[in-house]
Amino acid sequence: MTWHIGVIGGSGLHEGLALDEAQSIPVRSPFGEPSGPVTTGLIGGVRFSFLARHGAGHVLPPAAVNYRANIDVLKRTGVTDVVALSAIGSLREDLAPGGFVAVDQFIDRTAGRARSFFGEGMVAHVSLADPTCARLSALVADAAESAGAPVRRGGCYVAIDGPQFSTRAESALYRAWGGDVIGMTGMPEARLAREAELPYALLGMVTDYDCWREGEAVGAAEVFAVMKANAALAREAMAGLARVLPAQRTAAPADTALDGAFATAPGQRDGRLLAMLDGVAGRVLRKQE
Ligand SMILES: CSC[C@H]1O[C@H](OP(=O)(O)O)[C@H](O)[C@@H]1O
Ligand SMILES: Nc1ncnc2[nH]cnc12
Repeated sequence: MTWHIGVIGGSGLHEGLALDEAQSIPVRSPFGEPSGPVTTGLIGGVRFSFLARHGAGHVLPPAAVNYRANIDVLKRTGVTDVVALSAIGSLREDLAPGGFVAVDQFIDRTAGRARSFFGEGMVAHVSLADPTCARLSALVADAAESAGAPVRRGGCYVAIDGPQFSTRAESALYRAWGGDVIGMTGMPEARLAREAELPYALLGMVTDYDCWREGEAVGAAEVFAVMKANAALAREAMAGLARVLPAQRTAAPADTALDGAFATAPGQRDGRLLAMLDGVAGRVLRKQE
């Protein structure tokens, strides 16, 4: 199997990647409007498809991003693995702005965002114990290191709704919970990638120390300035990823996340929802026909 890497670019990374033979493809989703068109092309012969998470010109706040449509269109584009690039705040002294973190755990504090492709008439439960793909995360970390970035392998990401940054009391609480970094978009993105059987890695770029340090408080201007300085490094990391990927893609645990996950009896399933799931759950649904 060949690799096809889907890259979701966050704050400061909306201009996309340097892709050979780039083509913009408007992919439609039954889950609504994605953040924008998918741009597909090649890096070093490997196929990459890019989607700007907040839309061109950063028009969508974190809570208004249609995470389901974004994951669904990447799946329909034929993506095999998803790399999320995000600005993150640091909850730890040793994770300094300018560094990268390959996140491996999440605490989800978001509410009111559509967090599953499944629902009434088609109930499914996937495992989220290990929400990121260890293989993909290691490759992404290798690539970021080869681009010259300091990289922390592993870290717990606290996802908040925003759009405001946290209070000092919240920031202290997240540290006490074991959070290492904080952001507004990693969830439900990671959950949905798992439901769509897409291995997911989140490469976070530390832009600030949030507000837990005395006398310091993060502001958007600071985040954007650090992201601007680091955007080239993130793009270089994706070029590096094309170089470190093994020639052939072997199976990853997330590829079969839906095996045994459906609870609703075949005769009780909602036909309309089933039709919408042809992209994300097509592999399993076709087997059951
Ligand atoms: C402008 S700071 C807050 C904003 O930046 C991050 O976005 P993304 O994860 O898409 O890079 C953070 O999660 C917030 O949405
Ligand atoms: N401190 C912070 N809190 C939430 N999201 C962020 N994105 C970048 N820095 C952040």
